[in-house]
Amino acid sequence: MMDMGTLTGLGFLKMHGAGNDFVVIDSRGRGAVTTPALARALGDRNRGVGFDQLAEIRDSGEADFELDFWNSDGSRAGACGNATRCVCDLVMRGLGRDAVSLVTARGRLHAVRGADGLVSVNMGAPQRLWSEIPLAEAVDPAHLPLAGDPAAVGMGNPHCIFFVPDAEAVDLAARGPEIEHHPLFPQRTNVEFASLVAPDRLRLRVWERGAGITLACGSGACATAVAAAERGLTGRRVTLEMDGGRLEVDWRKDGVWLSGPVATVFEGRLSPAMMAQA
Ligand SMILES: N[C@H](CCC[C@H](N)C(=O)O)C(=O)O
Repeated sequence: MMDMGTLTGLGFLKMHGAGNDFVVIDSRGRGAVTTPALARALGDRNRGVGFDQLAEIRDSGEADFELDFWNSDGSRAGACGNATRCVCDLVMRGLGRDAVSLVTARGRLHAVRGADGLVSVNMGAPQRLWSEIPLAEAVDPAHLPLAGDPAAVGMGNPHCIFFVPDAEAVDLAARGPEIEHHPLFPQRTNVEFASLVAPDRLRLRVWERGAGITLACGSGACATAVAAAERGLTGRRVTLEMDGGRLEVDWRKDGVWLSGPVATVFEGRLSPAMMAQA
């Protein structure tokens, strides 16, 4: 029989939204525990648990909870739409409610559970100023001076969106890191390749800053929908077909709403040896 006595460490949940996967640590009622070193160690898919982002829940004085995001390379992310939806599902179930508010680096956000079971979050207004995104210099974010005429949009984190005839044909593993580290992006960037399927539908593949290729990306879906609507390619309500499933974006007056599925996969405990890497 396994010696469970050695596994007395920190509890966590594994969740995903359309295959964008997360470790969730609930630090309400105690101090935050995540460090860059712990995020890197846990994010290792061979030696740790593995995730695209780690989300840590904290107590909040002004909303139902606060949420911090970490990438698997140990860096911080200012926004993560899918982890926000997953954690809101968790907190709504815990509180027996269908609506919650939270505070992220972006500010106060609101989320609701729809009749269809999907969880939607208002990700706020898109950031369109070069200095907010941020870009390294004062160029037009709608048409960056890069080959392929990409657009930059901030959703609390930076995104660089390319519209291409066929997203499937893009060598994402090569183009992603090249753009992520381009000097135009002082804080690096998430990278999107989108192709138009219909006026309300885009095929989208994403290279995430600090995490690499992911099966879906909520803030990337929002940023892509904003860029597509601004270029007149789509309306303001769009379905994004990602590798791991479909996300819906509705750019309303009060902000960019992101909807999609959420799933809880398992709960576990970190061993003391793993925690010692924090
Ligand atoms: N998967 C996340 C985005 C993570 C963004 C992160 N890679 C960054 O450094 O900004 C989402 O659903 O929005």
